[in-house]
Amino acid sequence: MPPRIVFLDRETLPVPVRAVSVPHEWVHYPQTSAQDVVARLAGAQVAITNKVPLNAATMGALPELKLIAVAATGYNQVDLTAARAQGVTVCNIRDYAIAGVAEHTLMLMLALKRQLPAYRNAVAAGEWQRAPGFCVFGAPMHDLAGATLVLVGSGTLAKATARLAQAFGMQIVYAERKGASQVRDGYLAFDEALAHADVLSLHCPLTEQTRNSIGARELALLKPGCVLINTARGGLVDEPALLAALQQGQLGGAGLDVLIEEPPRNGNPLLEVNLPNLIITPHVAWASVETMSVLAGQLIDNIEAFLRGEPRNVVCGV
Ligand SMILES: NC(=O)c1ccc[n+]([C@@H]2O[C@H](COP(=O)([O-])OP(=O)(O)OC[C@H]3O[C@@H](n4cnc5c(N)ncnc54)[C@H](O)[C@@H]3O)[C@@H](O)[C@H]2O)c1
Ligand SMILES: O=C(O)[C@H](O)CO
Repeated sequence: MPPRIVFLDRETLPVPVRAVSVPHEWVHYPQTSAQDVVARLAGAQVAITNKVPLNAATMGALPELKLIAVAATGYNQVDLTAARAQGVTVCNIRDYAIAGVAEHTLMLMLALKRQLPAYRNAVAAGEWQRAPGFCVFGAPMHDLAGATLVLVGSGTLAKATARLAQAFGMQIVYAERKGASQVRDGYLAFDEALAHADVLSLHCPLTEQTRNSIGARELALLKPGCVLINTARGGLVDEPALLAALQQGQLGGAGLDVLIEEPPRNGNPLLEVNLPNLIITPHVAWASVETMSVLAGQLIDNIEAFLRGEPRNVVCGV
C-alpha cells in the first residue's frame, strides 16, 4: 500500500507544492479544526501541519502515523513528548526565511524608529498642508545607525537579522538564555543585554522555558524608548504587560508579527488600541512568494527523505 499523506492546512501555504516523487496517496484540506484531526488522519502514515495542533490524544488514536512533517520552522504546535512516546518522527523546515523574516524585522524596526505610522497619519490628516514651514515635526525620530540591537536567540533568523542590521550601522548584542548559569563568549547575560537594547528582537522558539520570557520585569529593564520586535511566537511576550508598557510610554514602540492566539478570534486588547508606535502584522514575516516557495520545496524534500529511510531536519526521531 502506498503511504497516505494528509496535509491538514494546505491553505496556509498559498504557493505550488510539487508532487512527492514516489507512489503515494495525497489528500489535502484547506484547514482542519481540532475535532476533525483524528478522522482526517485515519490511516495516514504522514501528516503535514503548518499550524494545526497535534497532541497526545490525537497521536494516541493514530497508530499508523509515522511522520509529522511540520510545514514551518516553529513546531510548538506538536507535542514532542507524545510523538516520542508513540514512535512518530517529527521534522521541520529550516533556514528558509532568511530573507523574508530578516527583512520583515528590519522593516518593523525602521518604521518604528523613524515613526512611519505617525508621519503617515499626519500627512493623511492634512498637517503638512497647514504647516508653517517646509516640514512637519512630530514624534521624535531615531536612526538605526549607532543603535544597539539585542537579539534573543542566535540561530538562523537572529543571525540573518544581525547581518542586515549591521549594514545599517547597528551594534549587535546576543542575549544569553534567561536564567542560564554560564554566559557564553560573545553573549551578555540576559538582563544585562536587555539593559543595552535600543531595539530588542526575539528569534527563539516557543517552549516552556521561553513562554512569557518578556514580561513586566523584563520590559522595565529596557531603556525608555526601546523598541521591541517579535517575529518569533506570540507566547514569548506577556501581552497585558506589553500593552501597559506601551500605554505608559515606557517603550518606544512594538512591532509584532505574532500574537498568543492566532487568528485572534477572541479579540486581543493590542488590536483594539490605536497607537502609532504599535505595528501588528498577521504572521506574514515568512510570507513572501520567494520564501514560501523555498519552504514548499523543503517540505517535500523532507517527506521524500523520510520515505526512503533517510529522515532529515528531525526535531524528534525514533
Ligand atoms: N513570523 C514568521 O513568519 C516566522 C518564520 C520562521 C520562523 N519563525 C519563528 O522564529 C523562530 C526562530 O527561527 P530560526 O530559524 O532562527 O530557528 P533556529 O533553530 O535556527 O534558532 C533558534 C535559536 O533559539 C535559541 N534558543 C532555544 N531555546 C532558547 C531559550 N530558552 N532562550 C533563548 N534562546 C533559545 C537556539 O539556541 C537558537 O539559537 C522559530 O522557532 C519560529 O518560531 C517565525
Ligand atoms: O515557523 C514558521 O516557519 C512560521 O511561523 C511560518 O509558519
